[in-house]
Amino acid sequence: MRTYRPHPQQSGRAWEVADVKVLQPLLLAGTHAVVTGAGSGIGQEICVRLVELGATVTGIGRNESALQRTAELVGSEQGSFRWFSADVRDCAQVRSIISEASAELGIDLLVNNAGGQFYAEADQISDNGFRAVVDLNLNAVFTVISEAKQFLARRGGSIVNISLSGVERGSVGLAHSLAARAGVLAMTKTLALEWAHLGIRVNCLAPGVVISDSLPDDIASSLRDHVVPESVPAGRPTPTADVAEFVAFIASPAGRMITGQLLQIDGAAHLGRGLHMVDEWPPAEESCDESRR
Ligand SMILES: CCC/C=C/C(=O)SCCNC(=O)CCNC(=O)[C@H](O)C(C)(C)COP(=O)([O-])OP(=O)([O-])OC[C@H]1O[C@@H](n2cnc3c(N)ncnc32)[C@H](O)[C@@H]1OP(=O)([O-])[O-]
Ligand SMILES: NC(=O)C1=CN([C@@H]2O[C@H](COP(=O)(O)OP(=O)(O)OC[C@H]3O[C@@H](n4cnc5c(N)ncnc54)[C@H](OP(=O)(O)O)[C@@H]3O)[C@@H](O)[C@H]2O)C=CC1
Repeated sequence: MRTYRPHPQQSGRAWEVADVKVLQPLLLAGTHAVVTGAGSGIGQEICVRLVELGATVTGIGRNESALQRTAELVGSEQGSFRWFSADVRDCAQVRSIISEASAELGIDLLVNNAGGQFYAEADQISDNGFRAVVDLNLNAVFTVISEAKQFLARRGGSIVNISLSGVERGSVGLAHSLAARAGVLAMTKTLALEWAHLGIRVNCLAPGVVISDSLPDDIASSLRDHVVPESVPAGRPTPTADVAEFVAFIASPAGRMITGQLLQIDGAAHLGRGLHMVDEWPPAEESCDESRR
């Protein structure tokens, strides 16, 4: 197994503290963004950065205290943050929140970030387990987008769907999640075509491995110790700040011709062996032998 290490010049303090905040102050002043999964990890960082750039941000998630924490983290000098607690799989509730939050403001940026999955080989995933993950990562994204369309159309807004590196290829332990995200990618390209004349742009942003504070310790260790060195050619995880800055760039006037794209922020992980999330693969008792060929 090849192990990837970061280039020495990129693994020291200079890289760690590099400021990726390259966009102009108040770039997004006067805009309204809706972000799902706003209470932790990537979604929280996106909210903090959008507010810093002057946006009014509406965050949605299930955990009220997590959303309150995001509210405490955002600065108060530029834009503003308010939140609604909801399960994005509850179609009626999420539609009503989006309408209420956007009736006056419209929507300039919608970030479908709420998502996730458990890790299991396909034959360990029950019908209900498959449906639960597809409901969260695909069906809920459709509901949110379809409700938001009328508000995005007012000024020609942008949709960013947070996806997963390798969505076009496959990774062991992620059959349910990658099936859902491949669906989101197809929906992204289709809506980019259908809504281009309304000025609505639709893109997928696919991080590789992101080790945020919200991940359980065992998953964070497995990502840091195995998945990154074995599967990410750049040899390091994707910082949440990089994802947040790219979301803001796509939403900005400089992103006005970017639509229907899958942009992978992953240190070339999508060109590597796959972000395999099952430790032992193939299982010893099923390893390839000549009789199976
Ligand atoms: C490199 C990759 C990097 C990616 C990182 C990230 O995405 S970070 C983001 C990380 N953040 C997140 O992932 C957060 C969001 N994730 C979630 O909320 C959950 O993972 C969810 C999507 C399953 C939804 O949950 P829910 O409340 O709807 O689920 P529920 O409890 O009601 O169960 C439904 C079905 O799933 C079954 N099942 C569950 N676990 C396992 C398992 N390990 N094995 C097998 N099956 C499992 C369970 O048995 C049941 O089926 P059954 O028994 O009825 O046939
Ligand atoms: N971490 C990584 O390595 C990578 C992550 N991603 C994707 O990026 C996105 C953000 O992940 P990350 O920040 O790392 O992980 P988190 O677990 O911190 O973020 C997931 C967010 O989604 C919210 N969420 C989950 N289920 C629901 C639901 N049913 N209704 C409403 N909100 C929900 C959670 O909030 P709450 O529980 O309060 O509802 C949480 O804030 C996810 O789609 C993830 O799959 C993609 C590539 C890599």
